[in-house]
Amino acid sequence: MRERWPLIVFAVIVAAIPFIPGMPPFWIVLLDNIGLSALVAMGLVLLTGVGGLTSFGQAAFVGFGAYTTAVLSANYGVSPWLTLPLSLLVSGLAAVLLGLVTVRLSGHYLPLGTLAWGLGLFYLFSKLAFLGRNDGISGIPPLSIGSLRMLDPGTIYFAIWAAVLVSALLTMNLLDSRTGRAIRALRRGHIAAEAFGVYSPRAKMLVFIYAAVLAGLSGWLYAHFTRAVNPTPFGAQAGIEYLFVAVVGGAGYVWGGVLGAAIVVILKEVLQSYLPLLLHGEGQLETIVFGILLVTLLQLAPTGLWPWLTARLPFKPVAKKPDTTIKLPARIRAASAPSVLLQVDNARKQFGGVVAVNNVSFDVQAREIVALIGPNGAGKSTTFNLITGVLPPTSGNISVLGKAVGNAPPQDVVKLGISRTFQHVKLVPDMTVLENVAIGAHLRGHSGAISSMFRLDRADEAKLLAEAARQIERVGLGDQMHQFAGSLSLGQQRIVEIARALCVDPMLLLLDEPAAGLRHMEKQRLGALLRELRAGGMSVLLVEHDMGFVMDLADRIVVLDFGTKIAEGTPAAIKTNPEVIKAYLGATA
Ligand SMILES: Nc1ncnc2c1ncn2[C@@H]1O[C@H](COP(=O)(O)OP(=O)(O)OP(=O)(O)O)[C@@H](O)[C@H]1O
Repeated sequence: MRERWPLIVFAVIVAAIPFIPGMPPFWIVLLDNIGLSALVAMGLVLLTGVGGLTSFGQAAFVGFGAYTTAVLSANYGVSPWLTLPLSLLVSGLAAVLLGLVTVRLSGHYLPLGTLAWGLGLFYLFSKLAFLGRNDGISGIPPLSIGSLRMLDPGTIYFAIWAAVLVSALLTMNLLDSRTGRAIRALRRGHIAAEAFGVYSPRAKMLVFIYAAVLAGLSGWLYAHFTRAVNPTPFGAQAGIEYLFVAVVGGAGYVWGGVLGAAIVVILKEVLQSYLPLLLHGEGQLETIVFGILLVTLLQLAPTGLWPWLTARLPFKPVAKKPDTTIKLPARIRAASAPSVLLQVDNARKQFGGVVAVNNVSFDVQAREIVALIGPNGAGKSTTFNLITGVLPPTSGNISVLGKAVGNAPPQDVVKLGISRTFQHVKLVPDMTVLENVAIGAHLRGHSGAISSMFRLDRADEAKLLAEAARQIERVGLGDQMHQFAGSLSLGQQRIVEIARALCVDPMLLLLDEPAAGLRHMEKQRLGALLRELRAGGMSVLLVEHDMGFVMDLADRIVVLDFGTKIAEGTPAAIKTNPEVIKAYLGATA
C-alpha cells in the first residue's frame, strides 16, 4: 500500500494557504485556475500517460460539464449541487459515444480523431441557440452551502482543491489495484494483457470515461467560478494546452498533472503580465516564449518534471513485501482429467501467400515437457499464437482437455488453464516486478474500478499480490520484487514472464525461448524449476534454440521446418534423425 502521508501534508498546506496573512487575492485566483486545470490533466495522466491514448479533445468534456450546469442552473433554476451528478453524467455519456468510435483507432489516427471531435464540438457549442451561441450563458448562480455563498475566488478555492485532492486520492487508489494494473499494461500493447484475461477495449473505455468525468467536474466548477460560460475555453487550443500540462508535469504521474498545471498556469500569467512591459507592448510574443520555454522544459525532463523531481528526493518510499501466507484458491482440476491436455490437429496459418504453419498436428500430455524446435521462421511462435488465441487458424482444430478452442480470444484461452511467455518480452518496464507478475493473477481476482477507488478491494488485492510474490520467490527473483521490470537484465525479464504465467495457476505453460539470454547457472535453475513444475502436475510446451537445454529437459520434441512438421520423438531419436540434422541441428552444431 502506498504511503498516504504526503497527500495529508499537501492537503494541510493547501487548506492553510488562504489564511496566510497578506496573501494577494490574485494568487488565490491563480491557484483556482491551477486546480481546475489539474483536474483535467489528472484525467489525461490516466488516459495518455498511463493508458497510452493521446487525446487533444479533453477541453470539449470540460465544456459538457460547464454547459450542463450553466443551462440547468442559470436557465431552469436547478440547484448547482443537483447539477453536479448531471454534469458528470453528461460528460461520461459523451465519452461513451465518442469513445465507441475513437478508442478503436490506433497510431496517429487516435490523436487526430480526438482533435477532430474537439474542433467539431467547439463549433457545436458556438452554434446551438440553447447554449447561447458565441455569447454563451451568463447569470450562473454561485455554489453555496447554507448561507455561505462561494462568490469570491477565496471561498470556491476550497471546493476546487477539495475536488483535486479527492480526485487524486481516488485516481491513485485506482492505479494501485487490479484494474489499475490492467490499465497500466495497455501502454505496452494489448497482447500481453489480453493473454492474462484483460479485456483491453473495456479497459480503454474505462479510462476514456474516467478522464472525461474529471474534465466534466472541472467544467462544473469552472462554470460556478466564472459564473458565465462561452465556447472559447472549450476549443481545440485549450485541448492541446491540457495535453501540454500533463506532459510537462509528467504524463504518467497523478501529481504530475497538478505540477504541470501549476507550471503552465503560472508561466502563462508571468509572461502575459511582464513580457509586454519588457518588450514595450509588442503583442503575442508571450505565446512564442511560452512555447520555447515548454519545449526547453521537455528537453530537460522528457518524461515530465514530476519524475525528474522525485528522483532527486533524498528519501524513497519503502515498499512492503506482501504477506505470502494469504492464499488464493487453486484451480479446480477434474479428478479424472483426460491425459491429453492439448491437441493440435492439422493447424494451418497463412499470411497471404506465406504458409507459416502448414497442417501441423501434435499433442501435449499431462505432466509432460514438449519442445517445439526448428530454424528461424519455421512457424514456432505462430503455432503458440494459434494455441493461445492471438491468431485465428486458417484451418484445423486446436482443443484443450477435449474441448475445441475454435476461434476463442486469448482471454478465453487463458481461462482454460493455458498461460504463456513471449519471444519478445512483454513486461511494463516502469512497473515493478511484483506489479507485472500480479497481472498474471488478473482472472483470479474480481475487484472492479469503483471498489478499487474506494479501497474496498484490499482483501482481494492482498491475495493477488501474495500469489505474485510467491511465484516471484519460486523463480528465484525475490530480491528484485520491488525493482522496475525494465531495470532487470533481459534474461531475468524472461524469468519474470514465467512467474507472471505461473500466477494463472496453469495446467499448461507455453514458454517462448525462456533460456535466451540466461547464463549457465540461470539455465540450470530454470531447468530445475521446469522439472519441479512437471513433478507438481503441470505440462510445459517450450520453444527453444538452446539444444543442450532442450535435449536435457524435454520428454518429447516436435520439429518444424518451413511451417511443416518434419519429425517428432524423444530427444535421443531427434538427435540422430537425418532430416532434423539436415534442416536444423547441423546448422546449430
Ligand atoms: N503477422 C505476420 N504476417 C506475415 N507473415 C508472418 C507474420 N507472422 C509470422 N509471419 C511469417 O511466418 C513465418 C513463421 O514465423 P514465426 O515467427 O512463427 O517463426 P519462428 O519459428 O517462431 O521463428 P523464430 O525462431 O525466428 O522466432 C515467417 O516466415 C514469418 O515471416
